[in-house]
Amino acid sequence: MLNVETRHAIDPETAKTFDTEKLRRHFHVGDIFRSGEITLIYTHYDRMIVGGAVPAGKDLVLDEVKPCGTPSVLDRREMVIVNIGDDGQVSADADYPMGRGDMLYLGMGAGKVTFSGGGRFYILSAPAHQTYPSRLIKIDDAATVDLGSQATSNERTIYQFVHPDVMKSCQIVVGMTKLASGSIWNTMPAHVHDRRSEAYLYIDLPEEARVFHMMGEPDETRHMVLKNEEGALSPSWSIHSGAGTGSYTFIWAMAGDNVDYKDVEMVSMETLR
Ligand SMILES: O=C[C@H](O)[C@@H](O)CC(=O)C(=O)O
Ligand SMILES: [Zn+2]
Repeated sequence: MLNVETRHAIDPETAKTFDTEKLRRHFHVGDIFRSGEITLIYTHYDRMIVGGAVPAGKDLVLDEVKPCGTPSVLDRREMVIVNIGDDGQVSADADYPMGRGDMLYLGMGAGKVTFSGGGRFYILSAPAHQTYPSRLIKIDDAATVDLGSQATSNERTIYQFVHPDVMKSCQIVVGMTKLASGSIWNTMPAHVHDRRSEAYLYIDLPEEARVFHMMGEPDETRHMVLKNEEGALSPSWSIHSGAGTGSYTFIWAMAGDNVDYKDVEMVSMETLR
């Protein structure tokens, strides 16, 4: 079964007026990992798709996605799949066995995508202009950046999987950030990047834990309270940062005008409101 929801792009003037319920309706990503189903959110933020597939022992096939307007989803798109569950397999242009934490890049034209096994697959996709080779990337293949410190509760390692230092993609850039034990803050100091939209998915949170995800223009911030396997859409004008009730991991993904991870505007603490 395939569920597809469309999210239109919201401008910052409108977002300012949102209460919690509206903020979540537009920016919250939840309930995408449904047993035996594929659930996609087609966003108008750089036309990024975020979603989940949980085959639960059966085969789940992703082929036509109506809002894309092509016979098959990868006809004019690239895709990144992250397994956040047990061992599973993804088949497209080849068969890819995937353990927990593995990422798979599928290039434009890789064909329909079949999910199987015990995996919980997080799906990301953006329009593509050429075919780059599909590739299974393990955490040991990722480029790493260590940031923050224990003293400021933001010690973390950024694992860049689909990133120019590791492999080529058209516009999608994806990685995973792991917080050191006792550290709770991600992406603080905060930043924005008008060239790219971003999506976050928080994982490795115990049942009772929550992340206060910060968003909004730097001088007009809002927050959403998220639990395990929930996430947030981050428009180009928004900060994307979070503080957890404990440490956690999150998967970040960007698409837009460039793939330059460092092309960000840092936000000074003075600017934050
Ligand atoms: O533009 C980059 C993305 O927001 C994230 O990679 C940031 C992040 O993982 C972090 O600072 O913890
Ligand atoms: Zn960012």
